[in-house]
Amino acid sequence: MHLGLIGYGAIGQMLQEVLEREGMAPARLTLLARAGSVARVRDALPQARVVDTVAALVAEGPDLVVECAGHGAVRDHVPGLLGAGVECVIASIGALADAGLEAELQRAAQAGGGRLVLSAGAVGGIDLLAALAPSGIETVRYTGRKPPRAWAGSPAEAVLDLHNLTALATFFTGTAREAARDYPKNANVAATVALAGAGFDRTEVALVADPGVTLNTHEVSVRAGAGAFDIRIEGRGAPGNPRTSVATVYALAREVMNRQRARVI
Ligand SMILES: NC(=O)C1=CN([C@@H]2O[C@H](COP(=O)(O)OP(=O)(O)OC[C@H]3O[C@@H](n4cnc5c(N)ncnc54)[C@H](O)[C@@H]3O)[C@@H](O)[C@H]2O)C=CC1
Ligand SMILES: O=C([O-])CC(=O)C(=O)O
Repeated sequence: MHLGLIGYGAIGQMLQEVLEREGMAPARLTLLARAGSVARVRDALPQARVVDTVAALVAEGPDLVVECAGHGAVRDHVPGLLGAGVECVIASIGALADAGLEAELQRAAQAGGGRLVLSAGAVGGIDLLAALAPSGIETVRYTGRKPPRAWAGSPAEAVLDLHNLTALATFFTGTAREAARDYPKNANVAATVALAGAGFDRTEVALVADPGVTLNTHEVSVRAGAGAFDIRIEGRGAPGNPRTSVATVYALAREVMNRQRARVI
């Protein structure tokens, strides 16, 4: 397999390690880095080809591209890849809260034949929620709860003293669209839950900073025509980025490994 990778931060680095450990490292790896990061990534990954434009990545001819870089990378690179017929697995699902970008991705995929795969990322139950959606969704509620330091750099800082928080604080309630737009590094899961089920504007979201937890916790509560479920996931934060659950790395690794297997689950 020839894998293209956009982003070589906490997720990208661990993804590479997991694939190697599992004996499923791609035969070829091409990394799309920001112009200022090319030298750093070349040093860290001498076996990979490193490029800094989407055109150069397309020219390398990857079988699959995995994005783990952020909303801006989805906006800047993924339409071009889909338009060139390249299958893309993305982690930064919240980028689709921008209805214009969601439509652009759809158009590019249809025109070019590339398929856009939304990774389940840090959350679980996406398979069942997406399966139940055609039976009619009554309600979907998502609560994202993280230790205070995982909300650093987000708008939570404006309303909470994250360093001195002594009790849990629900600092955001609203729609998945608002959550994904305002918390681009923390609420991609809210977007994934929304797109699997009731949509961005009917998925209710609460975001919580909780000094009593050490793990990133995701709770999803679904009421649908064919059934209902409540699920709670506790994910360890990545060493290089506490707001990112390590489970996200494994969800992306699963996508890559499934494309190299005769039987997938
Ligand atoms: N779906 C999910 O459950 C989750 C999704 N995410 C998404 O994954 C993203 C990455 O997460 P981490 O690896 O923890 O972040 P990180 O900040 O550790 O790494 C991001 C890397 O991407 C690079 N990058 C940023 N913009 C780029 C661009 N336009 N082109 C190429 N490279 C670019 C940065 O230089 C950095 O090396 C998050 O910003 C978030 O959008 C993160 C956690 C969970
Ligand atoms: O990794 C997590 O726990 C979830 C996350 O950051 C996101 O949804 O963007």
